Amino acid sequence: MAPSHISIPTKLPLLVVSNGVLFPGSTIRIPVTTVRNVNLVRSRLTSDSRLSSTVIGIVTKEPGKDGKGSTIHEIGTAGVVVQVTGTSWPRPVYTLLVTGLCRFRLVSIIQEHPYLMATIKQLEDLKNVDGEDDAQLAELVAEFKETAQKLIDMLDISVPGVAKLKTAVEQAPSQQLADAVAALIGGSLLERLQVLDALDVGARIRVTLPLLLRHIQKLKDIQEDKSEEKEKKNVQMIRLSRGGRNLSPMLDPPDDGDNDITDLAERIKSANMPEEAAKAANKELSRLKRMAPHMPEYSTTRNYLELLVDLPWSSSVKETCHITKARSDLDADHYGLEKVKRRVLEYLAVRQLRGDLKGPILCFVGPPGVGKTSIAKSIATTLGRPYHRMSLGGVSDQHDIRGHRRTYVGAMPGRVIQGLRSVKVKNPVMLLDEIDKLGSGIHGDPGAALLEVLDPEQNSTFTDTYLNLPFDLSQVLFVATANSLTTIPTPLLDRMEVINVPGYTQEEKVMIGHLHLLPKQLREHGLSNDILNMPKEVIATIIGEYTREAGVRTLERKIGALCRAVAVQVAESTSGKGETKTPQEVEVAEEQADLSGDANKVVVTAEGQAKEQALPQHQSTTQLREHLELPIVVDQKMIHNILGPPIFQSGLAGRVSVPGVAVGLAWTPVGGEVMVVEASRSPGDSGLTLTGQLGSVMQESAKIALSWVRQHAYLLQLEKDFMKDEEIHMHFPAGAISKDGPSAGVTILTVLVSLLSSRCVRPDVAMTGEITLNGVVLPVGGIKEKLLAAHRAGLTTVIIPAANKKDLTDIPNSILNEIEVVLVNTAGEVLTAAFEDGFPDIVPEDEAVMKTLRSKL
Ligand SMILES: Nc1ncnc2c1ncn2[C@@H]1O[C@H](COP(=O)(O)OP(=O)(O)OP(=O)(O)O)[C@@H](O)[C@H]1O
Repeated sequence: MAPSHISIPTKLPLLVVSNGVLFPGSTIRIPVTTVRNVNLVRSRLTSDSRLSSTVIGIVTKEPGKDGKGSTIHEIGTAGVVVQVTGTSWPRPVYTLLVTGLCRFRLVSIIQEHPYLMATIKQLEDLKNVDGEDDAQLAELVAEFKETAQKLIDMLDISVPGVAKLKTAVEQAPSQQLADAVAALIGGSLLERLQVLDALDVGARIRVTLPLLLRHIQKLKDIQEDKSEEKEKKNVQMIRLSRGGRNLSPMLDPPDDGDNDITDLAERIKSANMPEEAAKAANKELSRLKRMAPHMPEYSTTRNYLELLVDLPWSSSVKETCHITKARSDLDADHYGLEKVKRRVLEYLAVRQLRGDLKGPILCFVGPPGVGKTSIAKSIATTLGRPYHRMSLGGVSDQHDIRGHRRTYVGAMPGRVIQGLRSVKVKNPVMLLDEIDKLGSGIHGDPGAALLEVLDPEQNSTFTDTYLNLPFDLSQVLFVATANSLTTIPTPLLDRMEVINVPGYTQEEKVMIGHLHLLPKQLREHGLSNDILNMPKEVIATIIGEYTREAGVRTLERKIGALCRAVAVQVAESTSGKGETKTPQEVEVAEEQADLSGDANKVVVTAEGQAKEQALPQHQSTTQLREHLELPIVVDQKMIHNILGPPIFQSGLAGRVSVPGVAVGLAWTPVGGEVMVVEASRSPGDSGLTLTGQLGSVMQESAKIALSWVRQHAYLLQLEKDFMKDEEIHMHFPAGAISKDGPSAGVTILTVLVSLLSSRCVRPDVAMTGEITLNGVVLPVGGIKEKLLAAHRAGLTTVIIPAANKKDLTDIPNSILNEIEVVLVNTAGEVLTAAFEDGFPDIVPEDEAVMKTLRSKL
């Protein structure tokens, strides 16, 4: 019994196929590659599990009438998706198995994005259409079946497609007969569309019959061909035709899958690969040809081939390196950093003269926000090479660098190869950002993999595990950045030339803010100098009260916050005081701004926040002046209103005014820090206790300092038997952060002496230096950062080891003019400088120590 009439929805999402036709009653595989089609699969098929969502319209893209462009054929087939297979990497590629239900006519397209939707008119019923035929039709059907039988007799029935054709001819109702046969024997796109367009059953059979006859003729020709070899080839071709769909591939145009393969073959030819790679690509391509598109291996092989053809095997950009241009580019983007710029220019000049890339890899080391990344970018711009940033922070798997074996599920090439694929040239500037944050886990050491990438001797044949072919990396200019050298593996460090990028002084920050950050933020917020004026003193206040950093990143954020607030003020004044727009209004404003091509943009969102959107250009400054007093000058009050109360109070006021407290200077990967070290004494017998997550070197420094104090108790005029029934507790602030290193030696000593002698340390003094048992002060690292930190904190005297005198050449005069640097050789000299009246008895003792030491040298 025939089922009752079923209707398909009147609005259908459309899947556009470029070279195929789905006939009602037949099932085909459709590769989905275009963006709209992928969107359709994602939103209708992979995220929605309702049955109705699996009914889609399959329409064919055909060449435009005038031979230009393409149009969508107006008759399509509604189909139900019975299977979705595919992968989403490296780009989403799905394959759908779709069964045709009935024809429809497109009425109108109602949606273009994210995928096409159309209202349609159903042209056939879905019921079983085996009804009464008139006599003429019956005759036609009989003739058609007879011809089809002839074709079947000429073919090998063991081929599944032929068996399918036989079943269709014997069992399909007359209304479906032509569709079933047309689907199986193929034909050109035009011919297949003609069958689709034939709505009347008789007409459909009449259109299909010539195709059938032509097919038979072609087969006869093949069979008559006496050449044995050719015959063999033909038989083979018939057998190979996938699923029996294309029973004579010589006649049929390639379907979508084949199109894909032809396209890949073209791309392999034009990719200009080295011989070895081309060979591998062709081998993979022939494997792909033999695979059915629904096999999981099909998509992995295809992805691999896509990678091969996408890689820049031989495309490179011409380098433009003129030292004068390089100098002006670096100067234009960066204030100060003279030493760094000089070193970069030297490097570029040497490269230009030598004409090759075999040089050390530059590694910029310094605290965050000092412009390391931005210098690397400038190098790329100067050289006219594309720039690619590879963030290595947290990478702990060597496969991230070297790629996974292709046999793994979800295998990918490593980051280097992925980077080259995205920049599309083989000679980019590749920034290895945060190379000091490379981890090492159970999946091998990524540092070791990087060695291979960076070594000029090996990298011309770098073999990514996924790619499994050598790729020449010798043209890539690698530049690295790091916050600290201590965690960079030594072999890696060996291959790099380290350039220190120290923190900025207050003055430098003010100038960077004034010359670079403010103009950048104004631009980004659609403002200008005529609208917003931020004097240098204001920038200095922001630096002093809202930032504690070696770089300028927080400063940039704070300037950005002020610009945003001004943008709101401007936008409010032009759209009515205090008026905010609804999201719809914002959208309309955005659209209008888009239409008028406005570049300057400021819009207030419904929440009253300024968005970098539309400040219509016609709102010239003159017009704005009608509503506002311009320029808006940022002052202290405005800063406090917008940024809130000051976060940092300058100086260490009051903290150093009790005995047992001194200010030390520490170096951290994020710049120098001042550290107020405190100690207290209480009854007890546990000796010296240290807290603040200290490493063993620091613990030992404390013991050394205590021993020295014990030895010199008499000269220091300390009580006899001090610490007999009492214990000392010393604490280093920021207890959550672990600290280590010997440079706190002199601070610990000063704190102990201050506590035990009950004398206060001078409140304007900070210090750093390692101390030995004999009281000799040894040099330490990070002097520039430490002095900058002391200057930031408003301290005016800094005690440093005399052996660090050489480091003072790096310190800007502006700092040296404001800070008195005391160079010390011995513990006594430290104490003399740190306490108001010093310890006069200790100094002769010190001299004796120095004398003995000198005589031993
Ligand atoms: N000397 C300078 N002149 C002009 N702008 C600077 C200067 N130094 C830093 N900047 C600006 O400061 C911002 C932060 O710089 P960048 O991102 O290069 O810092 P970084 O040192 O790479 O930090 P991280 O270690 O966190 O990656 C950028 O906008 C940059 O342009």
